[in-house]
Amino acid sequence: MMSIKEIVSDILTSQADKGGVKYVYYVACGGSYAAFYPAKAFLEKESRGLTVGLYNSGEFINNLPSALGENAVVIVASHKGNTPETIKAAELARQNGAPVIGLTWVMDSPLVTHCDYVESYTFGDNKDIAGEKTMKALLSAVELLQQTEGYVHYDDFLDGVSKINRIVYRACEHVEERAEAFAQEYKDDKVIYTVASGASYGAAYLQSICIFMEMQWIHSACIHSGEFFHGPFEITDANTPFLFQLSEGNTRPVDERALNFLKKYGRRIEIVDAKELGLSTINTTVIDYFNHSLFNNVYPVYNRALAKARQHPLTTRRYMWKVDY
Ligand SMILES: O=P(O)(O)OC[C@H]1O[C@](O)(CO)[C@@H](O)[C@@H]1O
Repeated sequence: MMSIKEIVSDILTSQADKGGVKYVYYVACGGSYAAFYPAKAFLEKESRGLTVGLYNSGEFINNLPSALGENAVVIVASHKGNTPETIKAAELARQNGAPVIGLTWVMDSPLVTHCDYVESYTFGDNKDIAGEKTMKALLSAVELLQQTEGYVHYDDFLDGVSKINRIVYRACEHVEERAEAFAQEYKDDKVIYTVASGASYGAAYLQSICIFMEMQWIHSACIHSGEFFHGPFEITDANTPFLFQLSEGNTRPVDERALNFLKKYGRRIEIVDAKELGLSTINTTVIDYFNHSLFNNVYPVYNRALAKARQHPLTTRRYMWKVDY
């Protein structure tokens, strides 16, 4: 299997005499969509010449970007490789002349037949965090930048990749006790909001839609901490629970402003703080992009405890994969 670095190099070579790569589109659903958030945030912030888009697959196939063509690269992700709208997205991207990279766990799925390049990733207990879906997607963004216009913090980024596994597993151990307390405190709540900002917003979004709503049937919404004062803060009271994701990096002040308000007027706030969980050993030049992997792998410690306390296994579904939709 080619590395992401080799895939990007191959694509840039093949598209060179067609005008090169100018657009990067990340397309997926649910947890896979959320996993693309750091890659999108990275290119938005770091690139001068590449235009990036992040799309839900259903939206993408019904409203294709006008620039979709041979100057675009499309990266799709589907864990099982059988989400119909993501398969269709890969098919349409290819028909429009864009090289397609597919990230998937199931290497012989329907999705892979519509991809030019297929990349698997690590998954499950004891996985290497540096090889997980989010990191592979992020690497595609980093390599696209490095191999087109150059990325001044490339070495810092690779250094971060080499550190993230150890940071995550230490953090998981660190939160074990408080995850149990969280589960006891919130097991009977009907709603839990998540709050976040920056490149790791997708981790809080995933926690809301794929865990609290999908896997625990708890009402939830993911609130951007910068948007908190523009509507959501009106529901703040002593009873409403918030899972607050406090990132390390450029958008931390945005989180802190919302958190300061919540501490004053709210009471039931579970703070997951990347700084306290040891992310700061990664260079400040690139730290923003590693928050997602930290949060997204620490939350399962909370989620397992919550599922146990509620006697609602994380695998329970009412509709998903059971009825037509
Ligand atoms: O296309 P994928 O990644 O297999 O996703 C399938 C499902 O898995 C989830 O990401 C999590 O269960 C859902 O949101 C989604 O519908």
